[in-house]
Amino acid sequence: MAHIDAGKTTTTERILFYTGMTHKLGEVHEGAATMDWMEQERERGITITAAATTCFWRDHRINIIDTPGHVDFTIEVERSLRVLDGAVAAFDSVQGVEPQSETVWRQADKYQVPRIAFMNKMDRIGADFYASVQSIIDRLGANPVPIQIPIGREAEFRGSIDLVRMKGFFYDDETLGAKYKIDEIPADLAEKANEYREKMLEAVAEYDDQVMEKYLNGQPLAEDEVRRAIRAATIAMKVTPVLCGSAFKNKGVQQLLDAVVDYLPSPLDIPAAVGVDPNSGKELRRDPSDSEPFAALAFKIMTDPFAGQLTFFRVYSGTLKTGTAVLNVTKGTKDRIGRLLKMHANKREEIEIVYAGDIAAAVGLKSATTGDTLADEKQPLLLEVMKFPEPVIAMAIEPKTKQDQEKMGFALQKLAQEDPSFRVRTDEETAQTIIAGMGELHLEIIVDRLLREFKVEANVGKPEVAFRETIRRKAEAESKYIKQTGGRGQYGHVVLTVEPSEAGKGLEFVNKVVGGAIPKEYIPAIEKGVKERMETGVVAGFPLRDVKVTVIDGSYHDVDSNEMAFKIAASMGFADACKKADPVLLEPIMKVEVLVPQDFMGDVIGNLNGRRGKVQGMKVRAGAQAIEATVPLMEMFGYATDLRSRTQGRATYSMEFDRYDQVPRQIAEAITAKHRGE
Ligand SMILES: Nc1nc2c(ncn2[C@@H]2O[C@H](COP(=O)(O)OP(=O)(O)OP(=O)(O)O)[C@@H](O)[C@H]2O)c(=O)[nH]1
Repeated sequence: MAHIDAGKTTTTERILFYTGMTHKLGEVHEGAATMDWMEQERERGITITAAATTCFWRDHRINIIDTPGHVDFTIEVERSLRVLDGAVAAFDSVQGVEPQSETVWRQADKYQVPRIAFMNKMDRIGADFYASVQSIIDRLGANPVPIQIPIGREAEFRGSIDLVRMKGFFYDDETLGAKYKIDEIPADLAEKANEYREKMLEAVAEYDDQVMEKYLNGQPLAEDEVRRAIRAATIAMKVTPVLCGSAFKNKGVQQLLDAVVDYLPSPLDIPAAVGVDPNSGKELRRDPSDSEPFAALAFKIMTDPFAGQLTFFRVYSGTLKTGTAVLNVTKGTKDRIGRLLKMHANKREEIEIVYAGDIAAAVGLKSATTGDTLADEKQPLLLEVMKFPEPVIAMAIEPKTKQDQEKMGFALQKLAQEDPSFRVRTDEETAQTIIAGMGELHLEIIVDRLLREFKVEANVGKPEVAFRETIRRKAEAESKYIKQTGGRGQYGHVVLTVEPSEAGKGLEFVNKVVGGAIPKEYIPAIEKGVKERMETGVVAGFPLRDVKVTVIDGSYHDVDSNEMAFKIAASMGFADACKKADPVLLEPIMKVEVLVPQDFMGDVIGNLNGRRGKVQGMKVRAGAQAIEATVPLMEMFGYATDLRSRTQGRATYSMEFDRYDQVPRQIAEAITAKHRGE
């Protein structure tokens, strides 16, 4: 995991090469990386989907997921961290910690994933191992502990000193780094190596009693003892061991693999998986053992041209054989496992059975979507659900021809099934199909895949910000839907209040009706009416979010009441109440970081201010100014071109979603008018 371009894919390519899984080095910038298999990835030299693969090192199986760095594909990082037991955080050692490294670091914290840091690109001009380690302390608040220090830097970078063995590793350029020499520590680095070994021991000794005792008594420590202490400290997430290298120049990757085996947890080292019994709601635990009942999490759905739909899953406990049935606990459906596949870099292997700790793909699980729990039908358990980010950008899409029209609906559904951060809906007023996602690049790739994989030609509108609506005070409304025109009529009567709820809550629905004023069986229909009405808002047709709805009273009619009548009454009452509750328009605000040479700083800040941006701070990084600001997403369209022309192409920027905030009145009025077609 890492910021864009830190070298995740290059490092993964080297890993596959040194572990014998591939026989040729594929370079990202030549569009030849094995892990970047999609056409779009190869053309752009970026990772878009997280590819899962398996390799072996020192008799250990390592499942690798190479994640994208671009924020538009953050869902891939999220789902990978949800199912992996350890992470390698890669950094560009010229830049140190970059904005997206912070984001993925926080994601790893959230899922409690132990990690090691790999200071990559030590060969680049300006590479600074020690400053980059310091940036982990300053910007991530973590506890990095170098277990290697570099030998040379930039063009002189030759390898590293292993502080556990106290030996130098010198990589051979002729064999693409496949061979390396282990030798004495160069004299000029002896003092530094001693200093850093001492720091390392001091940081990890306390995590192993024996090591602690020996360390305090000044007794010599065996290599294995030191490794044991580093492993314990890493798995407890108290320290992050730091290594260095240059994936591109073929240095340091084998030692990184050693560190993965030595210090990152095996499935047996992680705590039992926690879930709930879907029937009783009681908490259940499953140890990572083959003898426990089967429990797994589906984390990725992929449409494969050969096998059809693949469901990637991580097994937490038990085993699963082909031909047996499995319960999709989330959906409440049963599926038979047709085939099981183990994914390798460029081939797939049919397997008969999967064990606790495995990651594999199943063919033929029709109903599964990302985040579903798969379990033994007799002893089901529901694992914690994953949270998916809400899209911030939307655009209209229409098929070019009648033929395309039929295929488009199907294709968009397929793509949405693969990618939970991508949504499709139909605009009620214009009957247009609207696609929504995490950013311009995200939607651009979707449209491109539509054309290439599904052969659907489509015209797309201009990308627009996905606005939202919310309310700012409490209000009450009473609503009756009554029709009595002979025969069976309609009768629904609801009194409800709406009030703001915590951001991110979506809808909080409470039923406080007493004395059977509304029979219980109609309450779900009321909730449904509210939910559906939320999607079209009350200001300008955008989805309403973060409201608490309390049903307080109502009445019913013995003959005429039905679910439909209550649903309609609730929908109208909810809209009325919201209109009285000071409804406002919300817009996504982005956190933006611009890296710019000093000379252009004034102009860049002025331009950000003109875009309703607020500068939050400035830092010096890698010899340039890093300007941190928050800017409304709607003001960021066209920023890349603008920035390039203002700075002669010498500035770069990255941005990610920060929060939703109220749109200033005047702008809100303009947006509302436009969306009402005025
Ligand atoms: N000089 C130098 N360049 C490197 C090194 N590692 C990777 N690169 C280059 O940096 C660029 C980005 O590398 P990738 O491996 O695609 O980076 P990534 O982190 O996978 O990128 P995304 O998936 O797009 O986030 C490529 O042009 C690589 O050749 C390195 O150690 N030294």
